[in-house]
Amino acid sequence: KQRYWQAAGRLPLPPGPPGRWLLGNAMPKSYAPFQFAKWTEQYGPVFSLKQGHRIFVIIGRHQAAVDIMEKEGANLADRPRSIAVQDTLSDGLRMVLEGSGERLRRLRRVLHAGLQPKVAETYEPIQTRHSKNLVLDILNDPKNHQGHAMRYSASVVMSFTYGKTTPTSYTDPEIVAVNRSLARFGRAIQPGAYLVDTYPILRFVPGYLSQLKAWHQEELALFNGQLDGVRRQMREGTARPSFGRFILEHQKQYQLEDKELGYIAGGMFAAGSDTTASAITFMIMAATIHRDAQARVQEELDDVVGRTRLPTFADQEMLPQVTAFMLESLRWRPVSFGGFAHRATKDIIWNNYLIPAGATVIGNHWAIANDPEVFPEPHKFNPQRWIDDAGRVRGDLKFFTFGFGRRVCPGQHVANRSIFINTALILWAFRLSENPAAKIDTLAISDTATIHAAPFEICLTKRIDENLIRELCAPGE
Ligand code: HEM
Repeated sequence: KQRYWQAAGRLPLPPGPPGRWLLGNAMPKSYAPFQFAKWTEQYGPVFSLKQGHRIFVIIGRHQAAVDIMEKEGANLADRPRSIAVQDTLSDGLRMVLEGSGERLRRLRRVLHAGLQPKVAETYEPIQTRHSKNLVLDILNDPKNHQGHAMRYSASVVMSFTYGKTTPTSYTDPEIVAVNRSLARFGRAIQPGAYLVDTYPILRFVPGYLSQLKAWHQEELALFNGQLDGVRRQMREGTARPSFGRFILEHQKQYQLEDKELGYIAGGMFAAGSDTTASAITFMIMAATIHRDAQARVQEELDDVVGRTRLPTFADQEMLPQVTAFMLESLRWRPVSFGGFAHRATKDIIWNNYLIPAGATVIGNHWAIANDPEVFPEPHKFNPQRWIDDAGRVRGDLKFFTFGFGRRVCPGQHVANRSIFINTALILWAFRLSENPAAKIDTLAISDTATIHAAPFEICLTKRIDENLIRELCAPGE
């Protein structure tokens, strides 16, 4: 406290657009990350906004993100408090909104254990199987390629979370139910959706929160029901390796309460399905538009893999161009467009500005991805920026696709594997191109936390004999 007042007396907040007296700044009504990127150009790498007594600090440049989000990570592990979504709709159980403290550490520990590289590796056969399936789906019905990517992602999450073996469709009743609960979450989390987060006293108004409470009960039953399936299989000795099985087997070791288990596993779908599908679709879009960059990947695939067998995870070391293509896709259209809000738990001083304890701090992925100092000609899709002089993937360059510091995405090793194998398989099988009569607007995206491309068309030329594709991608191969 002392330090805050002392520092606050001396140091100003980062600069920012002028606000109205008392009310402060109006937040952009739509596509906030675009507007924030403009303010970064105008006010510098770190700017601030005020709303009532709340302070927002937005980071829009790579070095500032390293200095603040990474180096001060211990003081930014917290999330802004959410009465509507976290306390009520989720009964405090949603990990992504959990504040810093002992419980977060416990949850992060178990997620790390269940999703770290060595464990993520064990999910590779699941990803390969569903990726082959995706190739066949695209071959049979290229028009619906975005739907196929969603189905791939849903199937993979359901397999590694609950050990499910059959493909998952968006019309499956449990997926309909999960998506319903996700949509409620997505709406409720919109700033301003629930006045109670601005006026906490409203929580005592009878009935005010009853709808959210009812939805929580529904969600809880759904998530618990799904995990019960794994419990049953464990009793019967038929459970496959899965994240659900992992947390059940290690419940004691990681001191997990019964009521936490369902949400830990249930959160996987929310965090891992939409995001992965979006990343795959932007990779497909990037290839469709950038024929030369795509050709470079295919040359490498021809050299290293040839045209008579499918690429595999074991080839990745030898396929730097595939990796560079995927890294550039993730930078070019960052899936988590505006980044997730963190909260400062201590004063942070940066370049003689004060980021006070209590401020909401956001790393704007879109602006950071377009930092011209780190990514020259940032609007250009150029996978070669990720390749060093020896032709290897650069170890010194990083984009924060998966967020920052202590809240960095624990699913990144699983996600990266999904994007790698799909980039390799799809570009191995097909040459993608744009239909000149249906030009793609690559910035037509949804205004959501995880962005999605508006529907777009792809033209497909088979690089490999169709019969061979079908044979190699057949189930059971
Ligand atoms: C391309 C795919 C993905 C992207 C771009 C992505 C991105 C992110 C980002 C930006 C965050 C917030 C980081 C921050 O607060 O700074 C996050 C959190 C999280 N992600 Fe991912 N993610 C992806 C896939 C996955 C997958 C496959 C899983 C699960 C297997 C997963 C599980 C989580 C969880 C549980 C959190 C919450 C962590 C916390 O709040 O401490 N994500 N992810």
